Amino acid sequence: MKYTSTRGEAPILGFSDAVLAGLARDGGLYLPLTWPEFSAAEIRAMRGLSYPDLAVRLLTPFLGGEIAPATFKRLAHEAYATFRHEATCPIVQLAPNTFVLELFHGPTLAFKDVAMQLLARLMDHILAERGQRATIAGATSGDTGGAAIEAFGGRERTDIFILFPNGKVSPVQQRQMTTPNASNVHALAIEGNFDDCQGLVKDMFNDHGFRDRVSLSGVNSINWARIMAQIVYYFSSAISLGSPDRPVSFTVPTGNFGDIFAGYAAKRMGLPVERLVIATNDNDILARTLESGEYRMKDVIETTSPSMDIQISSNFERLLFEAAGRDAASVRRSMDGLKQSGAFTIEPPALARIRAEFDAGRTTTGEAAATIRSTLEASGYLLDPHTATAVSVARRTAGRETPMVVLATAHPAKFPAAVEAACGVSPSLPDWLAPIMDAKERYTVLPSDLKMVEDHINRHARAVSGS
Ligand SMILES: Cc1ncc(COP(=O)(O)O)c(C=O)c1O
Ligand SMILES: N[C@@H](CCOP(=O)(O)O)C(=O)O
Repeated sequence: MKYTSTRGEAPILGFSDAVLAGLARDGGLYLPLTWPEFSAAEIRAMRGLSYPDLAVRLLTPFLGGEIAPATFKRLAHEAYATFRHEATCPIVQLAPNTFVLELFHGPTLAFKDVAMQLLARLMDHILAERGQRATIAGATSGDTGGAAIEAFGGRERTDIFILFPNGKVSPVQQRQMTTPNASNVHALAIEGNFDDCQGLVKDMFNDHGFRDRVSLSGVNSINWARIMAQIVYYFSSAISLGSPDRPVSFTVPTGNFGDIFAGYAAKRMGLPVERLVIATNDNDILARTLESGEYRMKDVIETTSPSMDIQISSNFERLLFEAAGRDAASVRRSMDGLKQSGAFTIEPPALARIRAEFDAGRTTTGEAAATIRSTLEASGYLLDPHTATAVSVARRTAGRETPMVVLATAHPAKFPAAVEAACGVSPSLPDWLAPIMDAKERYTVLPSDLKMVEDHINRHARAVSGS
C-alpha cells in the first residue's frame, strides 16, 4: 500500500514514511492510493473478535507489509490494554434505534486515545528500527493535546510540543497537558484560537528547512495513521448491531473532520453505512458548506464544546479530494482560495457526491444544554457537551429503520462546569485522574508567531540536526 498527497505534488510514500511525515511536503494530506475492501462474508467473519484483533484484521492492508504481523498484533494489544473497559469502545442504547458509541474509556477520557495510543507505539517502533528521533508538533483545541502527551510522554525517541489556545480549553483539558512532568513534553499556550495553533503547526511543516532540521512529525489527524486507527470503531459498533446484514448510520460531533472521515473510509472499505451525519456546534461552517456549496470562514465562536470551536476543518480536504475524483489540481485551487480569501466553492458534481453520503446539522450552545438535560431525564445518561451536539442533531435526523450510532467523543467529567450548568449534576473525574487538579502546572505562553514558536522548539528539541 502506498500513499498519495491530496495536492498531488509530494512524493508517493510507503506507510512508515507517511506516518513520520504527518503533513505532505506540498501541504496536502496523505491518503492510501486505493481503499482495501472487505466482502460481506469477511465482515461477518469479524464477529466476536476482540477490539485489538479487529484492529489488526482491518488495518493490516494499510501497512503495506512494512510492520511484521506479530509486531503489529503486539502493538495493538498493548495500545488497547490502556483502556478501562473490556470492550474498549462499547455501545449503549439511548433510545429506540439510537445508540451511543463510548469512545472515552482511554487514559485521557476522549476519543483521541483510541488512535493516539496506537500511533505512539507505531511511531516508536518505526523510529527504533531506523535508529532515528523525531520532534512532534501538534495543535489542540483541548483533547488531542492531552491524549498525545499521555501517549508520547517519557518516550525516548520523541520530543512533543503541543500548542493550545491560551485560556480557551477546559481546566481538566489544560491540566492533562500541563501537569505531566516527562522531560520530553512541552505544553505551549498560544495567544490565539485553535485555528491559529493549527496554522502555526502547518506553517512549521511547510518551512522545509525547519522541518528537516528538527525531523518534524505530526500527531494531529493530518497524520493518516490517526484516521486509520479511528476506522476500527465504526466497524466494531456496526458489527455488534448486525452488520454487514444490517446497515447503520452515524452522527459525529465534528470539528477537524478527522473522526467522520474515518467513517467515510469504513464505508469505502465495505461497511454498509447508510448516512454519515456531521454535527457542528455554533461554529457551523460544515453545515453551511453542505447547504450552500460554499466553504466560507467566519470568526470562531466560543462554545461549551471547545474542542469543536474550529473554522479550518483540515480533513475536509481529504473529502474534497475524494469527491473531486481524486483531482489534486482542483484541491489545490480550493486550498489556494481558502488561503487568499477565506472561502472556496465546491464544484456541483463534487458537492452532489458529498451530499449523497453526508448530512449535516448544527446545535447551538443552548440546544446542547437542553439535550444534556433531557437525555438525563429520559434515560439517566449523562452526555458531555460535544456528544450532546451530536445527540441533538441525531434526534432530528434519525427515526427510520436504520440504527443511528452517535459517537460519544468525551467523558462528561472533562467539562464539569458546562454539564453542571446544563443539568445541575457535576460529574467527577475518576480517582486515578483526579490528582491532576492539584498538581503543579508547567507550560510556556507564546504569541501566535511562527518564528518565536520555531525558536522555542529549536532550543528544546533533541532531534535538531547536529545535536
Ligand atoms: C470531544 C471532541 N469531540 C469532537 C471533536 C471533533 O472531532 P474531529 O476534529 O475529528 O472532527 C473533538 C476534536 O477533535 C473532540 O475533542
Ligand atoms: N478537537 C481537536 C482539534 C485537533 O484535532 P485533530 O483530530 O486534528 O488532532 C482537539 O481536541 O485538539
